[in-house]
Formats: sequence, structure tokens, C-alpha cells
Amino acid sequence: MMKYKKEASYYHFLTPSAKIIVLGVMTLVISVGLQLLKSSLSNIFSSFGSSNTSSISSYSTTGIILFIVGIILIAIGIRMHMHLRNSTRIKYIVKKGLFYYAYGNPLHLKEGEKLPALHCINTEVGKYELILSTGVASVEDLQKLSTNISACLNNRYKRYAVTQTRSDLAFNTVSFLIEDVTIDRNLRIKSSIQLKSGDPTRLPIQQGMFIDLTTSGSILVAGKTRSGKTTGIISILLSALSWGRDQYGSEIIIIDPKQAELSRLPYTYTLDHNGEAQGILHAISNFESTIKKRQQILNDLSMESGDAVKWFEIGMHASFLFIDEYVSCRSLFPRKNKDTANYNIDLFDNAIKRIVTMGASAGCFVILSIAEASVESGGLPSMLRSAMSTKILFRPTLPEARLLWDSELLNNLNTGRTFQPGDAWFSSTDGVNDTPCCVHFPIMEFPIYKELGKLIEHYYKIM
Ligand SMILES: Nc1ncnc2c1ncn2[C@@H]1O[C@H](COP(=O)(O)OP(=O)(O)OP(=O)(O)O)[C@@H](O)[C@H]1O
Repeated sequence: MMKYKKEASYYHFLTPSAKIIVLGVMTLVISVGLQLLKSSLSNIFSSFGSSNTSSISSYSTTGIILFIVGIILIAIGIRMHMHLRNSTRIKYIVKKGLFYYAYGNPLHLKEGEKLPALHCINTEVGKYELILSTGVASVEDLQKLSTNISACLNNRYKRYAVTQTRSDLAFNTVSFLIEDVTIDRNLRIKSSIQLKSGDPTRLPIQQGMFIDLTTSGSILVAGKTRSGKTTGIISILLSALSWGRDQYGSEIIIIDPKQAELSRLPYTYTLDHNGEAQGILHAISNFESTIKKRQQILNDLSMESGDAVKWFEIGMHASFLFIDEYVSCRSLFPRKNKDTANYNIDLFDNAIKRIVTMGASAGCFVILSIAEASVESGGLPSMLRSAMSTKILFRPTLPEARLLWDSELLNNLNTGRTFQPGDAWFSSTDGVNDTPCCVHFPIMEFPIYKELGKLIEHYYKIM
């Protein structure tokens, strides 16, 4: 069925195998009907004493042939149905859910309008990509279908739901990522070495999910207290530390303005003895100067080769500047005036902005943690909020999420469930996770602060 028809029967939305089974059953019914007709007619003829039974026996032959055809059709249909791919089943279930009049008409299609083309492919175990093409329906209309699609996946697919929606660059199609949301994809880490993925540019979050540093930039981490922010960030740092320091002066710098657990680690910066943050500003400016050096190396190599050389192509490892409690840290700096020319909020803000916007090309990234996604004036500058290309919100709520992402990107997310520490909504500009999805950060079953201290010590000792 290519066009929307209000009167279209349920049969139109069946899979080809189910249609063959229905056809077989109907053929059987007709054959039985003919058989009954034959018996009734022979009774009538015999009661009239007639011996002309040739027309009656033709009913019988046709009935037998139809019976055999019916059985064959049912057998073929069942066999086809048993071998039907899950992607095909999902495609037909969704087709019925979206275009069968009795199930509502979520796209508000008019009689005779062309139905959007629909394809479904199996991308990996328990994951499917359903692609709907635009046409009568716009990208915006299609993006709103994620809840309808999740709702029509029931029975055999009741564990499946749409977890991400994305449109192609040309706005010709909208893809829905459908996955088994009950599969435990959590990473249970017994030793930090397990966080060393096969590639230094990929920071593992869950099975099959990474932060890809080749396509994304700095990382904004938000979430209320005890939501799992620090633990999540430590998993990122442990992964980066596990690759060791590169020969281009990579850094892993931690800034803890709260003077809490992190500040006790080696190579961590906290408040000066007088309560000022001069040491912190100095560390940030040192980090910035490493970006310039690394960029210069890359520029020279690019000049030599005549093509742009990327940081990860020459064996650079990612550098990180992690500022815990960014808003508190920012509040430490005085306003700029004639007495604070070398130590003021503008110097801090501008350095962070430069690192966020220019660092990624030299493999240098900022991780900012904030307790309130809602911070406005005096908090997270809006420029940073949009420039930070990886966003993570721990133990998310919809009002907080709306401050980090456009509301329409949040349609797929299950807002009704209770989130535990380590649960987060995550997005990154890597072409795969551009719309936020639900993740759980690695569960680390070892003393993480001790391990972090040990790896930092090792990282700087080696060079
Ligand atoms: N990925 C995780 N999986 C399971 N439990 C976690 C995870 N991350 C954190 N937790 C639990 O949540 C607790 C709080 O985590 P964490 O200290 O990282 O939160 P936080 O948001 O940084 O809090 P604060 O703002 O108070 O520093 C941890 O002690 C741990 O028990």
C-alpha cells in the first residue's frame, strides 16, 4: 500500500508471510465449503433418484485441489514467518502502528496521500535502525513519532524502544534507533586497565558506546550532588591516563576548588594558602600554552605534508583540564580592576573560552562539572554551554535537560523512570550520539581515588 487509505483493512499491514498464511486459510475454508456443498448436492440428487453426479464430483475434485493448495500455502507462510528477520517484523509492526487508521493517524495523513517510505536494518545485536523518508511529512513531524513507535513495539518486542532520533543532512530521512533497553550494557570495571579501550581517542562509557575525541570537543558534566559526576569523570580520566603521557607534552590537570578528595591527589590544583586561586589560574594558563605548542607542531607537519595533520594521526594523546565545581571555581576570581590586572575573572573566563574553542584541534579538552544545569548569570556562560560538544547530565530531570539541549531533542527519553547515581543523559557531536540518549557510566569496583592518584603519579614520572 503506497497511499494512505482510511478504509485499508488490517490485511494490508500484514507481513508477506502472514498474508500467505491468511490466503492459505481462506483457500482451506473454500475447499471445506465446496466439500460441504458436494455432500449436500449429492444428498439432494440421491433423494430425487438422479444418477447424474459428474458436476458434483467436479466440486469434489476442485475442493481437494484447493485443500492441497491451502495446506501448501499455510506451510510456505509458516516457514517464511519463522525465518522472517526481526528488522522486517519491526518494519511491519511500525507500518501498522503509524498508518493503520484504527491505530490512530499520528502523522495526520489525508486520504490518498503518499505514505513515507519505511526501512528497517539490524545494526548490531539488539539494535535496529528504522528509517522514514520525508515527503508529505516534514522532518519535525517524523521526529515526533518516537513515542508512537516505541508504543507499538509490543509482545515479542516489548523490551524495545526508540532511544535516539536523527535526521540526515539533506533532511530527506529521519532515523530512529530502536534497541532492547533491558540489555545490561553497563561496564563493570575491576581494574583501571579495563578502561583502556583499543584506541586512545575513544573513552568507553558503556558496551558499544564511547566518547569519540576525534569528532567531539570539550565535555560539560552536570548533575546534582551525589549523582555520579565525579565518578563518571574519573572513569574518563583513568581511560586517558592509561595511555600514558605522549611525547608532545600532554597533560591531565585536575582543579578542585572545593579542597575535597580530589585536591589530595598529586598534580592537582586547589586554593592557595591565602584562599585565592592564583595557582589555579597559573595551571590553566600553562595548559593553554601546551595547546599552542602542540598546534605549532601540527601546523609544521601540515606544512611539510601539504595536508592537514590531525593530533591523533601522529600519536598525540588527549590532554585534559578538569575543573570540578566550575561555578564555585569561577566565583573565586575578583572582578577586573586596576589592582587585579593579572588575576581576575576575565582572565579565567577568556582562557577557558579559548581552550574550549581551540583546544580540540590539538587534542586538548576541558571537562567542566557543574551541580546546577540551570546556572545563569555568575555561572556557566551561555557561550560555553553551546561550545562544549559533549554534554552529560547525571540523574537527569527534564527541566534541567531543557537547559542543556533543545526540547525537541528530548522526545525519545524516558522521563518517567527513577535514575540512580551513574545514570545519565549523554550527547556528543560524533554523528552517532548527537541526540541525547540514556547511559550508565562505568561501575568501578576498586578504590577510584587511590587508583587515580597512582596513575597520575605514574603519568608524570615516566617523562
Ligand atoms: N557509575 C556509577 N555506578 C554506580 N554507582 C555510582 C556510579 N557513579 C557514582 N556512583 C555512586 O554514587 C556516589 C556519588 O558519586 P559521586 O561522588 O561521583 O557524585 P557527585 O555527583 O560527584 O557528587 P558530589 O557533587 O557530592 O561530589 C558514589 O559514591 C557511588 O556510590
